[in-house]
Amino acid sequence: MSRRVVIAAGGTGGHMFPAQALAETMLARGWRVTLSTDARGARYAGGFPAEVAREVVASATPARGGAAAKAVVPLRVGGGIAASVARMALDRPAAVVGFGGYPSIPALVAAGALRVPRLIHEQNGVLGRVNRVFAPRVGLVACGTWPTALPKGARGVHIGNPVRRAVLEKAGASYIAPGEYPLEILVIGGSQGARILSDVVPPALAALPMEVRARLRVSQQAREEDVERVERFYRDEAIEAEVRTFFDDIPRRMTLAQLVIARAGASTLADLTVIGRPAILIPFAAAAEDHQTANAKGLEAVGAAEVVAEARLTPEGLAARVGAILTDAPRALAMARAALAHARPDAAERLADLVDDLIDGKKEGRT
Ligand SMILES: CC(=O)N[C@H]1[C@@H](OP(=O)(O)OP(=O)(O)OC[C@H]2O[C@@H](n3ccc(=O)[nH]c3=O)[C@H](O)[C@@H]2O)O[C@H](CO)[C@@H](O)[C@@H]1O
Repeated sequence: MSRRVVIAAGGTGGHMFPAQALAETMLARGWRVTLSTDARGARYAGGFPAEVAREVVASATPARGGAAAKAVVPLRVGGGIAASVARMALDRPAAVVGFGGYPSIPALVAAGALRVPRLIHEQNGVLGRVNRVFAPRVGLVACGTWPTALPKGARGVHIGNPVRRAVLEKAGASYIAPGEYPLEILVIGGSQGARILSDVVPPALAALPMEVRARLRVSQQAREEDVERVERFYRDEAIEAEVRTFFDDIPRRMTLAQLVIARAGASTLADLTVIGRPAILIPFAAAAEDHQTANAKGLEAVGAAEVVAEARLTPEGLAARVGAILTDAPRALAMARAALAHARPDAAERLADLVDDLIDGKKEGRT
């Protein structure tokens, strides 16, 4: 029977998308793949190939609420670990790869107990809470962003953030700089949408000079509760727009886009660079240790994006930036090229190589 890898991930889409990219790559290399996640993570697993086995573990996320709710968590986590150990004992995986998030805990602990080689991938320049605990224990941390602050005892290797196959298929797709034709704008707030983009982007686009605004075609992701008002605003302003809580065809929409306005989550930036599109980024200021600002500044530094701090975001200011890019084709093209030059399209293959190395014993992976 072919070798099996357990991919442990959960929480938001931010952990699940790179996990999906590795799953696709390991399948293509002839491995059997199991995704270990909780019920919430499973909601983001729709894009995983059907051949990936799913193992839903009890949620290890710390409970909000009273003492009773909190007291149950260790029991749930313990149960999840015991179940993981039992499954791995029956069908021993060759490796376990964690992508962060509480749902990755049971499989990583079980692998440690059974001495199955482990590896973790961290998407941001700052380790997430769960990855921080495992980093010194697993020995090797595959990093999506560089540099990444690592605790003592952990070794990091920069591989980039793996992007899904559907994104890779659009890698370097030719960019049509803004001109005298419809102007496609993609507005995305990460896997869960962002209220601030619903508040500020529509009035900013409405404030553009008429000759620009009349040609706009907007795809905007909005939170469920905001969809109707954003749709109504665009309709009243006669701006062509599609508003959805989540687009399943981001690679296609990003490829068409002349400009992307987005939050600065790690996979969003990885998609932007692999496809190669200019962006205005509005980092989520409350992200742990402000890692989205760090992510975004990396792209700004190479000339691929402009960064606007949440606190300074106004419709007028944003309109000026959008207008400047949409009326300056050479600049938009230079930004698109800079994004592409910063891409790491081979991240999933490199991560898969690390898994191979780990089990071949070429790299030290303490278990
Ligand atoms: C609020 C927050 O803390 N977010 C974190 C979360 O990001 P979050 O969960 O928002 O995810 P990312 O920005 O990393 O990835 C979002 C992914 O969803 C895709 N997409 C988006 C909208 C849509 O309609 N359809 C669609 O397919 C994007 O193209 C991208 O591939 O995890 C990331 C990785 O740890 C972090 O860098 C982020 O800071």
